[in-house]
Order: sequence, then structure tokens, then C-alpha cells
Amino acid sequence: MASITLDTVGKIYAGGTRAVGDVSIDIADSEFIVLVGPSGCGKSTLLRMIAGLESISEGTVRIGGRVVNDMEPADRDIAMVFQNYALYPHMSVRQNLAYGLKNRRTPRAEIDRRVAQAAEILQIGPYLDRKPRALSGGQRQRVAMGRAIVREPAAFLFDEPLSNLDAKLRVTMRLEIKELQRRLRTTSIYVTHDQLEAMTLADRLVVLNAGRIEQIGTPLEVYRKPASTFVAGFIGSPAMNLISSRAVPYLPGIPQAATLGIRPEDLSLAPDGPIEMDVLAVEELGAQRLVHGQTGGERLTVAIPAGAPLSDTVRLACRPGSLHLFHPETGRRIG
Ligand SMILES: Nc1ncnc2c1ncn2[C@@H]1O[C@H](COP(=O)(O)OP(=O)(O)OP(=O)(O)O)[C@@H](O)[C@H]1O
Repeated sequence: MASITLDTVGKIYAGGTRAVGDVSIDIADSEFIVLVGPSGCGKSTLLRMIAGLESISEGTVRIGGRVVNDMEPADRDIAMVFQNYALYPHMSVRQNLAYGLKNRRTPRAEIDRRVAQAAEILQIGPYLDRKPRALSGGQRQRVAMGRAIVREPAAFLFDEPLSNLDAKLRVTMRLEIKELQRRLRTTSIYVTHDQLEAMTLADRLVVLNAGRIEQIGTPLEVYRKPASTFVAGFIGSPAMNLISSRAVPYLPGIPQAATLGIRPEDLSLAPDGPIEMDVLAVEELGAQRLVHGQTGGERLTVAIPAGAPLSDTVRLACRPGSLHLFHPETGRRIG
């Protein structure tokens, strides 16, 4: 286990593309950090710089207090789990698990002990003698995690490890990864563009936008107090409504010009509510119903319980204290 510290880290690729800039994060021992953001925001680049797979253009990366900027990946005491599993197809599961340890000249008995332990933790004991092609996607992903576990590294780095799995299996594996990390308490950095995965896995989220940190906080902090319209639009599903304050007639305490943030679940149907909305489309999700509409020329989505009667025009009320206010130009939170 180890702390990981990033101090004003930046990356400029050959050719001049700036992928990451001014990233500083203190990651505590045993912490589970999720780097989240849309495609191209630089999260993989940042992870690969920590892993040593990409050179660091600016700043310093420390793992367990040691500066690793010029250290080979193999010397950084980290283990990486990729989305394509990166298993050797011609080796059995057992050989895949043992391979990295053999290369490090770990004694045979120690290899056997660690492989048995990883197989037990991940429940892949019955498959140890199979080749990867004879495994399901979920089982392959477990083997990929097993390869990381047997190394007993100071940190795990996960690069979108679940993106090749179907929706149901993603949920199961998400829970397994969280449980595994709770049990092993290994410092973990996890990259994803999936906000739900980020919310459920992270001790703290780091939301990245165009290579820079928009916000760092616990999932609930980020959900309750998004620092900007960017974060507000990215975290939470369905996304927060972001509309001009001019689109709604009267809401107490709201400045003339601001961007209002209202979560769909904070709006409800109310006959005397202040907001009038023309209903454009309705989506039934089972327990919930999403009502999409228009008010004052702006789009609005409302999440209400299924079954509630609807007319073409509805009136809406906001849950008290649930409004978010952002600067109309910078998008930064102002209240
Ligand atoms: N080898 C490279 N050379 C030049 N530019 C690169 C290189 N790799 C990535 N980039 C650029 O750096 C930026 C960040 O890319 P990166 O892959 O880190 O983003 P990401 O958030 O992980 O995206 P995704 O979720 O799509 O993988 C992008 O603009 C990308 O085009």
C-alpha cells in the first residue's frame, strides 16, 4: 500500500497536443480514486503517466513518497488492469497468474501460495487449467484482476476495466472490484467515462475536463455541490437541467442573470407550481417516468413516479433548497 502524489502534472504529446495540465492530487494510502470525464479529457494519459507507460512532461509523480518520473514501469510497484484483459492466449489461467511472478524470480512455493489465494478471492479456482478463450468475459476480467492481485503491488491502476462487459455483468463486477479493494485495502486509481461506475466505486472522484481538474470530492459532495456546469451536466443520471434564470418567471432569491441547475428528481408536478412546462416526450423507466418538455424556450427533464397522470402542459415545483446557481459565462458555481 502506498500514497500517490501528483504535483502540477502535465503532458504535452510530441506535435504539441496538450493532453493534461496542472493536475495536483494527494491520494491517501488505501484510497480508491476514480478519474472520470468524457472521451478525450486526458484520463488515460494521466493514468499512463502514473504507470510509466507515458513520459511525464511537467510536474512530479510520487508513489509511496518516491519520485517515479524517471523510473521504469516495472520498478514502480504498481499493477495495471486493462479493458482488453491483456491475457496470454496460449497460457492457462494458472500460467497467466504466475507469469509476472516467475519473471521476477519469485520462489515456486510463494507463487503457488499467491495464485491459490487470488483464485480463492476471485472464485476462479475451477478455471485454473483452462485457456482464456474458454472463459466468459466476466471470468477473463477476474483473471486480469488476479494477475494484478498476485503481484501484491503498492497500487492498482484500472483503465476502463469493465467497458467490454455487458450492462448486467458490469454491475456485478463493479461490486466485486469495490469488495476486493475493501478487503485488500490497496490504493487504487480507476479510469472511467461512466459516471455511475465513478459514483459507486470512488472514495473520491476527480472530474477532468480538457486535461484539467474541474472538481475533486466524495461522490456525494460532487453530486450535491457540483463546482461547475460541466460537472453538473456530467455527474447524475439523468443529467441536471441547466437553464437560464430568464426562462422561468419567478423563483425567490435568484439573481437576474444566472444559469440555474435543477436535478430532474428535484422537480415534481404541482398544480400551483411556479414553472409551466409543455410536455414534448415521456419515457417510462418502470419505477420512474422521465418527462421531457420545454419552458421559456429551454429544455427541461423531470423525473416523477410512474403512473402519475399527465396533461400536455404541466406545472412544476422545485424541492426547497435544491436549486444550483452557476455564473452565466464562466459556468462556475455561485450558489
Ligand atoms: N499518443 C498521442 N499523441 C498525440 N495526442 C494524443 C496521444 N494520445 C492521446 N492524445 C490526445 O490527448 C488527449 C487526451 O487523450 P486520452 O486518451 O488521455 O483521453 P481519455 O480521457 O482517456 O479518452 P478516452 O476515454 O476516449 O480514452 C486527446 O485529445 C487525445 O487526442
